[in-house]
Amino acid sequence: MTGDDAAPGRGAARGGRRGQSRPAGKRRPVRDEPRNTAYDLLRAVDERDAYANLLMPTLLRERGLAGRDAALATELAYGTLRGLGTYDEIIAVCSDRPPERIDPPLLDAIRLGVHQLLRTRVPSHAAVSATVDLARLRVGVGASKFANAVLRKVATRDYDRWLAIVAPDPAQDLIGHLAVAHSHPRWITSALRDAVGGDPEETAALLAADNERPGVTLIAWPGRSTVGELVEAGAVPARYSPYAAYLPEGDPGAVPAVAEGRAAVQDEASQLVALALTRVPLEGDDRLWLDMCAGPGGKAGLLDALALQEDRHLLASDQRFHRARLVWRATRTAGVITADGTTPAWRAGAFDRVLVDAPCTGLGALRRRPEARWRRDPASVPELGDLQRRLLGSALSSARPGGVVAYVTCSPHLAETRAVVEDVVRRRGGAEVLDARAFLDEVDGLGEGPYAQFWPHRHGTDAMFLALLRRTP
Ligand SMILES: C[S@@+](CC[C@H](N)C(=O)[O-])C[C@H]1O[C@@H](n2cnc3c(N)ncnc32)[C@H](O)[C@@H]1O
Repeated sequence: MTGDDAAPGRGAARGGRRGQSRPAGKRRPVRDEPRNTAYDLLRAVDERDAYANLLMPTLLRERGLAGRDAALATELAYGTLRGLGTYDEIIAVCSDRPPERIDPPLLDAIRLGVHQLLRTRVPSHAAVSATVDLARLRVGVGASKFANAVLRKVATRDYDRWLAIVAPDPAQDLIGHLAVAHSHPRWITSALRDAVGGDPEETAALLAADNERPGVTLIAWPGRSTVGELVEAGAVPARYSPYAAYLPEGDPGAVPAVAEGRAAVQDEASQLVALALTRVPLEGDDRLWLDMCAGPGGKAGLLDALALQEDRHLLASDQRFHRARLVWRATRTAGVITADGTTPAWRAGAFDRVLVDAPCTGLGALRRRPEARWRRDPASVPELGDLQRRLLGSALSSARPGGVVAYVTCSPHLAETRAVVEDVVRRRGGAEVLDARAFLDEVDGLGEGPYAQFWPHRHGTDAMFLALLRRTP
């Protein structure tokens, strides 16, 4: 981040009366709009379960924040949300009460201060004074004194020194160490460690990648725009997908092809899993494709464009009406319906290719949703697992014998990936698992197969999982 020591300094000068300096400690608190906005986002996430990435653009627009101020507000809010697991451990050491006994509005102000102190280039005095002012204006005088006392203690060490104090010894408690050092809940750390195959260094690399801001990847929908056109608008061709380009800076909405609805923002792994489904050779007919959990329409957009080029037809379905409406907007020629995939509204065996992009924990996209890791409940894994099994079973029934099904999750959790596929194949039968990696030749490091697992730390994509199954008679 750029480091914004100017705003508090400027504000502090404005706060004093001309020609008079106030006695130390009697300074009038300064309202700093980027920090105030970051704070409002944290409160909305806590109080109203707001989604940070959806609310932030609205807050910035309402407050007229742009450029450096908008970047600062976003970085402070997202960085604080990602890091708060580690920050709370540090606050616990620096406070006379545990974080869970600190009033939540005050705790959020302190977390924002800790983030500035330990993870940005904001000078310590500016980080402390801006947070104390924020606490005073938004919470109260007593709260600001408490924040001041805690932050002065936090400021005595840098981030690495604090980690050496608060993170458990890895030799005694590896998961606890990684969880605190990379600010992830323990259960997610453990699940991700299992999913990468147990290697501590690779687990650490994955957790660190979750804390990075993801770049913007665009898709040029085939037949409607080209990667060359995106490159002309400032993007660079992507590593893997023939339809992708990375946008290093700027608003994707300002790219003409995106503004005209001929291209869109889409993670590269999302493009590749849909593409892999279309690459599996079929004997006999290849006319009808189904996207069974299509909303909001990212993968359906690509399948629809490919289907049109190859004279196929796509039916895209989602259980929720408003999600199906988004699919309708993302596609041109696909039929779009609202239907529960577990009780199909179509004839069994009707489709040559079926995509089931199942509802999941989203543990593969933690980089995109800064607060998501704290919201997910481990109890959701078995609940989702049941639905995932029913959807995959139904997808297999929807494919004709010899047809192919892609089972996709945006989670690498083994209980949502391998376990689901292996259970369904064992119990239901009538399916052969293909080596998905064979249809993604351009990508290395997808795992030992037969599945394909993308990773943020290896591929720079979301941790998307793909299984390809052929329906047997
Ligand atoms: C992971 S999202 C799909 C993302 C989408 N394929 C894309 O690329 O944009 C899962 C979707 O499944 C839908 N869903 C949940 N339960 C369903 C069910 N029983 N039948 C059909 N769709 C369902 C959700 O509404 C959600 O839109």
